[in-house]
Amino acid sequence: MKFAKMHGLGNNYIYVNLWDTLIEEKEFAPLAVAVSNVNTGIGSDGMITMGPSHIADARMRIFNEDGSEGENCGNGLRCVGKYLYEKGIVPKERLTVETKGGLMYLELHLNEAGDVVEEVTVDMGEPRLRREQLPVLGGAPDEQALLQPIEVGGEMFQFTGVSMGNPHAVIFVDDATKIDVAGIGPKLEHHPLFPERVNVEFVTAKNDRELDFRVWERGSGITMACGTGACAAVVAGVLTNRLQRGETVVVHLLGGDLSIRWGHDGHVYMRGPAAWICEGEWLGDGGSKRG
Ligand SMILES: N[C@H](CCC[C@H](N)C(=O)O)C(=O)O
Repeated sequence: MKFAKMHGLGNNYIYVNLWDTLIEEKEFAPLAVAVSNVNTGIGSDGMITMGPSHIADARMRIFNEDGSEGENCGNGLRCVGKYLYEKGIVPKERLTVETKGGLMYLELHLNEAGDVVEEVTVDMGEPRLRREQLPVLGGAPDEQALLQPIEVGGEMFQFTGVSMGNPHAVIFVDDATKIDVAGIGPKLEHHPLFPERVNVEFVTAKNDRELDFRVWERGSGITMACGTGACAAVVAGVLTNRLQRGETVVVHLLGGDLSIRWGHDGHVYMRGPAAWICEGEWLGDGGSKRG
């Protein structure tokens, strides 16, 4: 099976082109686990499939390192846009991608020659804020989880629940760059308040235009960046009066910066880079399929 490895600010995935490759859907999850393994596979934060859609230019699905499927992937969408344009599959500067979390609208920003996608802006749609939309327990299902208390390992935190199609628990802390993400993250990911687990973001508002950001991702653990998480963090920042609706916010992730704006139209816009790492052939179980 041919694959491409790409990253958005270091959040890297193995990209599989389903126009070229016939794989049964039941294979996606185990394949994601296999290719993600850095010792016996290729090594990545997960796997992303790209293929035909009845309602959009393409359909994207994202599988975490543990084989679980996420409903959306911001860094992945930017790489998908770059892949589809530069491979000539969807030679358009504006395109739509169907995800489990909804229809995403991409705008590609090209180099002078018009043959390389340097950055991508994605309209990530409206955030979903009702508990039942994450899902998260601990209060009225049709209300927001706004600064909701949660106890983890004897410590109390407050999270704000935001879904970008996938669930996020955003926690504002004094210094996100110093938080024990590996210690606290998994306990929150698997906390009983989150029936489908959760992505966990630790965020510090440096001012009303900049966030420091660290993430523990559902199904993948610490990653260098999380696009949907950055969107969730800005929405939570506005909801908790740390940020202004309609203003562009720079989110400083481990892997670099994303520009995020929760527009007055209700949609969240994300702008950032996408990059190739390599292309190759997956030989599967020890290469017995060689030749
Ligand atoms: N890294 C991705 C999010 C993956 C989400 C996945 N971990 C989930 O289970 O929701 C991003 O750039 O948005």
